[in-house]
Amino acid sequence: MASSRLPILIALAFSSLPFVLSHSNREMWFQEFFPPNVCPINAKANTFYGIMFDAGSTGTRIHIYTFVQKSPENLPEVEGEIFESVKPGLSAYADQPEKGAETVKTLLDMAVDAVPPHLWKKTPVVLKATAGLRLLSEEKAQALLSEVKEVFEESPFLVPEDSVGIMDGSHEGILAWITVNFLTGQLSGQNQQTVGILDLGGASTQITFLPRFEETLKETPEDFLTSFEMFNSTYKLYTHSYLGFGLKAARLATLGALNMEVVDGQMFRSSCLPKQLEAEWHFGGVKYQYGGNKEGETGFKPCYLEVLKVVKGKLHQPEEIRGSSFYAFSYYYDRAADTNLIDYERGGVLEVRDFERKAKEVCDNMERYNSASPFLCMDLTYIAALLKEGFGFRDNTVLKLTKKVNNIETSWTLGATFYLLQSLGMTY
Ligand SMILES: O=c1[nH]cnc2c1ncn2[C@@H]1O[C@H](COP(=O)(O)OP(=O)(O)O)[C@@H](O)[C@H]1O
Ligand SMILES: [Ca+2]
Repeated sequence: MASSRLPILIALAFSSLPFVLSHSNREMWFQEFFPPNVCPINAKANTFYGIMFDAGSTGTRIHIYTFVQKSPENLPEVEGEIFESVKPGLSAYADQPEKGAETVKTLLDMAVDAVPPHLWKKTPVVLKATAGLRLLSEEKAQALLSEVKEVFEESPFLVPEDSVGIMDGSHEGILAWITVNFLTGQLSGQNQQTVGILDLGGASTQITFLPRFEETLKETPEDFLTSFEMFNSTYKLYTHSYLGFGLKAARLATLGALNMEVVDGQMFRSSCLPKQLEAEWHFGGVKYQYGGNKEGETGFKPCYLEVLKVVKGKLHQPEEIRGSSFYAFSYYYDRAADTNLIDYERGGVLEVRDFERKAKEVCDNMERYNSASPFLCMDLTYIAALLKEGFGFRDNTVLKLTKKVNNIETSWTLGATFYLLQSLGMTY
């Protein structure tokens, strides 16, 4: 279990609901007069919990947050987080919704153990699905969600209205931006230097930042901008979620298999895969057969050209980001860690060109990497192309790769939990 104490007093408002957050390290004046075990601050009466499920395209995760309300005037602190995940994601159970909901039940049982029984009724539980369910038919997605809702209703927790649903792509980016900038202390004080974020999921990818130049606001399509208020200031965020541009969806797009009616026995080939490879892959409940270019070319150059077709001219390129640095997580982190570009536990700082250098190394020596995933060359090449040709980053744009800040996962789920608690009137 991860634990950290993060004083919060943040104010933000979006989606028409006002919401406030901020940081402060002030101790309560009376702490000095009481021994720790009788200090009113330590009374457990002011502890409460929030349960947020992230139903991602490749896995389902539970985040159980512990908050402490030190005084009625202050907003709660994040005291800790319990995190667990299962694979595959809900969308893999498109034809067996009950079985999908069972995976949620297994995770929810952890919360039954983690939350003290007298607080069960006051602890909200919510599940937000992302791109995996967005790609399913409405009927299949709804069947899964209604089975999950039943699991929630049979649990001892507080089940708010709209507790189970598909999250809007723009919220995914905004909520992750809130999490990262809150955890790094950028949402308080005078010299706020907020950081932009890049999230690369299985089926979609998000980019979110606070534009500094008037020019950026003018050049950006209106649906890429969302306003919210914080500390009496209004922030206008640039955010967009590209459906079908997550790492796994991009594999299918590169193979020419995305959104195809797959015929049994059909083989999808790519120069990004080991020459002799022939295998099967299940994604979103569909079976794909794929393999290397047995007779044709293999390696970085032809692979980059294949991947380029997937990204070139498909994404909006805000000029301003070329010179900024970004926090990057999810598959950016995983593939960088898999190839020793960063330390798996501590993360690290990279430049965009490092992904391209590593892609060349892996693609031009596939036999040396054959114990790793057969998609390693394709994945790294896609990441390099997405950053350079998709978003338009420079070779020397700096990326901070991180999994956790102050022991809390850098996921949209913390931002979403703040939002939930505020809407339930559990925070100020
Ligand atoms: O809370 C988290 N902690 C660590 N990694 C996470 C968390 N949530 C998502 N990920 C990462 O997200 C990636 C998978 O994306 P996901 O399954 O969420 O697809 P989607 O966002 O397209 O629906 C993986 O790299 C996985 O490690
Ligand atoms: Ca995700």
